[in-house]
Amino acid sequence: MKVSVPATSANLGPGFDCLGLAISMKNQVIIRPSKFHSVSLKGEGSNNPALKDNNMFISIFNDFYHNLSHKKRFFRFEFQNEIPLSRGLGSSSAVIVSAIASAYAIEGIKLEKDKLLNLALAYESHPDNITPAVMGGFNVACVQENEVKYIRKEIPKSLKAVVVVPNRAISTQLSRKTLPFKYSKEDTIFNISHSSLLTAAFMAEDWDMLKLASNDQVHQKYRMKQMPELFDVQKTALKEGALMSTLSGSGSTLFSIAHADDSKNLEKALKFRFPHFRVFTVDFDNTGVRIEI
Ligand SMILES: Nc1ncnc2c1ncn2[C@@H]1O[C@H](COP(=O)(O)OP(=O)(O)OP(=O)(O)O)[C@@H](O)[C@H]1O
Ligand SMILES: N[C@@H](CCO)C(=O)O
Repeated sequence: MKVSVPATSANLGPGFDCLGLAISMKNQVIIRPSKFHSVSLKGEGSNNPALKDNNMFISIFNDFYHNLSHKKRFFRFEFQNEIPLSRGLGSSSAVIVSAIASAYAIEGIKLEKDKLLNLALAYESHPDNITPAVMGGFNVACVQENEVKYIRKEIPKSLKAVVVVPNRAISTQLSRKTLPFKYSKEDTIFNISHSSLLTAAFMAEDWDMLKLASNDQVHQKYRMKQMPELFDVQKTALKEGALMSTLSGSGSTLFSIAHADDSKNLEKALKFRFPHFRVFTVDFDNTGVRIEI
């Protein structure tokens, strides 16, 4: 059985904890029955031995598997990870979603995507990464009485994501602690209006509106201070043809959207200016979690 989940970029500037989209980089796990428990890990995180012993996937999978099944079985887990850890590309959401989906799939129990999303919410209280991880595409989401309410939109092939991944990790938990406890009325109004405009721009496919609408006053400037070079990355991306450029989730990745025709030039300019960071262009993902029995 094989499960894959795409990377996600959350917030998209002003949409703190509510806007997110999926991009075509994925974590994949193959699970087979085995005589004993074993784990193999390729790609991102494979140089981290702790991930083999104390793997968040295995612990969530076991929670669900033991509830769903009364048989004692062992499995071999083969992970192939493309999503860098703690870089703001939804690595934790991908793990949560794939672990829950896998436990149901291995037991042959059908799990609707909406139910999967709400089960994932118990492990990540903000819905902006888990919703696109499950559904694919662009999503606006909020939580009402422990349930995710969302609206989704496909992202056209004519757009690409250009991603700059720094060599330093930022943990979401720690990064959230750098944010102010209170915001002024002006900053609050600024973010509500820009986030609403950004959502409308995605829905109407008004790509020229993204640059203005993706401005934010509540989190990026505080977080990017931890890695001031990110301000230069953002400025360069916008100068070199990005339609928008925002801190991805809690960072450290800078995420840009460009017209497909402009994306290679943008990638080239960013690679030239920031040779010590990983820079690449990827498609958007409109599918979300995939399960193959
Ligand atoms: N492939 C993986 N296998 C096991 N655990 C993982 C894996 N990827 C991420 N994790 C767990 O998730 C943590 C990273 O979560 P964190 O929320 O800080 O970053 P992120 O999800 O990559 O970023 P963001 O939420 O801003 O998009 C890691 O420290 C690790 O505990
Ligand atoms: N909305 C979340 C995304 C990262 O998980 C944050 O900005 O902290």
